Amino acid sequence: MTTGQRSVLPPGKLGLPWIGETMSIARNNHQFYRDHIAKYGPVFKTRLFGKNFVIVSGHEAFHQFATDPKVQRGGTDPISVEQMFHGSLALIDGDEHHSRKDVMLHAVRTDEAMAAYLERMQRIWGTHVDTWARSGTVTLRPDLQLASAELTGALYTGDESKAHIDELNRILAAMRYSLQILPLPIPGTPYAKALKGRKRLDVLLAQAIKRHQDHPEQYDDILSRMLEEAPRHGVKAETLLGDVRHLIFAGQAGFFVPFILLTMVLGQRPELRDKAREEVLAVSPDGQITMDQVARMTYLGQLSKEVRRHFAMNSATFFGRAVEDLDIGGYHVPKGWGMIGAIHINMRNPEVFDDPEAFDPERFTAEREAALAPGSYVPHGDGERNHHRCPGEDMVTIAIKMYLTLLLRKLTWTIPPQDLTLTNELFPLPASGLTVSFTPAEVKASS
Ligand code: HEM
Repeated sequence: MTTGQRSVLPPGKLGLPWIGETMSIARNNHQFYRDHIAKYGPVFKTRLFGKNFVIVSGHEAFHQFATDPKVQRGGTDPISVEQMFHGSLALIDGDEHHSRKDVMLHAVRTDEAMAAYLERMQRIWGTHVDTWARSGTVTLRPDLQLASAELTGALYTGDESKAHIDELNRILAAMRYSLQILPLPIPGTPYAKALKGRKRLDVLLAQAIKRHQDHPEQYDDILSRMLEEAPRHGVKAETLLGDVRHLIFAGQAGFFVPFILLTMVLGQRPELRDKAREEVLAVSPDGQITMDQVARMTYLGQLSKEVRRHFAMNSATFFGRAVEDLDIGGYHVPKGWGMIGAIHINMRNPEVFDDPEAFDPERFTAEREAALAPGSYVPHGDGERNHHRCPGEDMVTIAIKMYLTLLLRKLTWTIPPQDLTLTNELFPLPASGLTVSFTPAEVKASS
């Protein structure tokens, strides 16, 4: 394109008035992005939920989408996202977003904060691993979902009673499901139940905030850190509820999904598991896992990165919109159109990742990772930390390393025959729920 010459709209079809291609994305969210990019190329147009959108992939265009001030959040998300993430900073932009994001990052990203949570993370996941050692054969999904709900009690609400954890677990599952169905709030439907659950979660969180405010000396967790940090950024405590709900929601699937997928892959690929175990036994053979040990587990870090690249977790970013006319990937986006970054498919680009369908942690050796262009590896989005990039990125890496350490110190495992087809869910997982046969690991005595 020469300077001053206006580029054209991207290829693609807008479909019927209002409905456009909404049914297609609702039927299979991940397939929608895959099929459209195969047909139209990395940047295409569509119409969803009554709005025109440009969908962006390809590392340069993705990076521009995430960093260009002409792309802002808010006003284009589907109703289900607006209702489940009501009051979350993911749906706003500008100074208020950045201040609230700074408050969040203080509680989930600093080393000091993370170090304070390690013992609780280890206690919860370690207890589950010990149970598996006794049971032998276990279906992991329900167990790991519960473990993530337990972590919510331990790191946010300060209530670890069984009744509270079970309630959190039910509400979070209903909310997750609501994002993959049509949002019909007819009484009795799964969507209506999810909305009711979200409102109940808000009551539980308001109570937790009050408890933390009344007795700050009793808590050292994510919520207490956010409440303490908020006034330094001019953020009012009452605006934290939507952000805390978002953290809790993301923090449940954000842990159990990569844990299940990695347990499956390491069960299928003993050579990767042996290499991981070697590192665990060299760096952290027993006792409390520390931040220093976590930093030294480089191979586990590679596994944690590849699981987020290889498997479809988030198909897309939250939805944005062009606040001015802009050009991206050689195409024009008119002011007011919606814009979406296509996350998963962007990381299956053969021009960036050799043999992208293969699970290969060697892609993330320090040298090879450093050679990746901005916008290439984007499981958590892209851009500045206090913009819309996921604040949980480092916490997920730490969590995966801890989970694998606890598992590999004690156990080895096989995956018996079962249906491992990945489900058509928001975050696809093996249809069987992943049944695993555990046996004690034979740890070679060091000479
Ligand atoms: C495998 C795990 C996870 C993945 C793949 C993931 C991915 C993402 C992605 C793609 C976004 C959207 C970025 C955008 O819209 O541009 C996001 C946003 C977000 N994530 Fe995560 N996430 C994970 C775990 C977590 C965890 C554990 C937490 C909480 C501790 C978390 C909290 C959030 C929040 C609060 C946002 C909204 C950020 C904003 O808009 O400023 N995520 N995440």
